Amino acid sequence: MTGEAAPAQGFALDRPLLLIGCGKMGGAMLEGWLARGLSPEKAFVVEPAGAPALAARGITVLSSLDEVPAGLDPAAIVVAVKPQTMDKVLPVLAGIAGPRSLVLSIAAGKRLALFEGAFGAGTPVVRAMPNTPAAVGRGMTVLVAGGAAGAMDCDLAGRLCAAVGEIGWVEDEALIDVVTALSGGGPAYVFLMIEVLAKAGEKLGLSPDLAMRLARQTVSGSGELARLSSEPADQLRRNVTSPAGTTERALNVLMAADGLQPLFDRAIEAATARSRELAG
Ligand SMILES: NC(=O)C1=CN([C@@H]2O[C@H](COP(=O)(O)OP(=O)(O)OC[C@H]3O[C@@H](n4cnc5c(N)ncnc54)[C@H](O)[C@@H]3O)[C@@H](O)[C@H]2O)C=CC1
Ligand SMILES: O=C(O)[C@@H]1CCC=N1
Repeated sequence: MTGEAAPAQGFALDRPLLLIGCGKMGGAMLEGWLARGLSPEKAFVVEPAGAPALAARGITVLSSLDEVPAGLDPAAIVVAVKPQTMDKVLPVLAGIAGPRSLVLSIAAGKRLALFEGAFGAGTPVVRAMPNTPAAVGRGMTVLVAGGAAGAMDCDLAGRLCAAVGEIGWVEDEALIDVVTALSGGGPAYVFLMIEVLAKAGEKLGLSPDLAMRLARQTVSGSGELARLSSEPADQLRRNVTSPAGTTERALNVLMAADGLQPLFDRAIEAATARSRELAG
């Protein structure tokens, strides 16, 4: 993977940005672009559920693709609807893209070829897989470029994603299924870790509130330490683990032959397989 720590740059776009679907991921990315200087009058959002708070900030919010002004000629169309909605959206979208519009899809599973087929083979398409920590500017997004995406298209796609965290690029599109399983869904596994840690503490007598507070702060504090420390993860783990101490006993369970690694192997394989299925 390349370009892991691309600097987030501003958005002095001369043409509009069109976001299709302003849910959890699309909404988080939009906030990142606005925070980086995208001017609200350049932002067009299609969101059937409405977004009055965005409209109040001067963003054009449309409830359907049919309302997109003719001749908008967006610099980029960011497709952030569910994969299952894609078949309905793509035929209409194809008529909205301008000849120079970048198409950036964040949908799980959906292949570059699907977009190139819908928009035309010469259309610059980039696929990206972000994650929800984007909502606090700490996302991880991996991108892959289609054949017609040139340097300027990749630069714009990279900037759109770097506005909400770190980015990296892969050349092999098949790897995006694994990325989807690991970092796309990864926040859910970490939040589950908070839940199960708290539940284990509760079972041993801690109040639910205290157990949850300890679990949440432990996971977020450890994440921050992992981010800021130059030590590798296994050394950070060893730093906690006193010989013949308490942590060692827990790790004997978690690192047993039937412990966390085989469990995560199965979980990530299952999610990777689902991403391949979603290709449709
Ligand atoms: N939630 C996550 O952690 C991640 C999601 N993704 C991908 O991002 C995409 C969006 O996922 P979420 O934001 O979680 O879903 P979401 O359900 O929060 O957002 C999707 C939005 O699309 C809107 N929508 C539905 N039909 C539409 C149409 N015809 N035109 C325009 N908008 C329409 C919905 O009203 C909704 O607000 C999915 O393809 C998903 O695979 C990618 C990485 C992480
Ligand atoms: O669960 C999903 O399908 C999406 C893709 C990665 C995270 N959420």
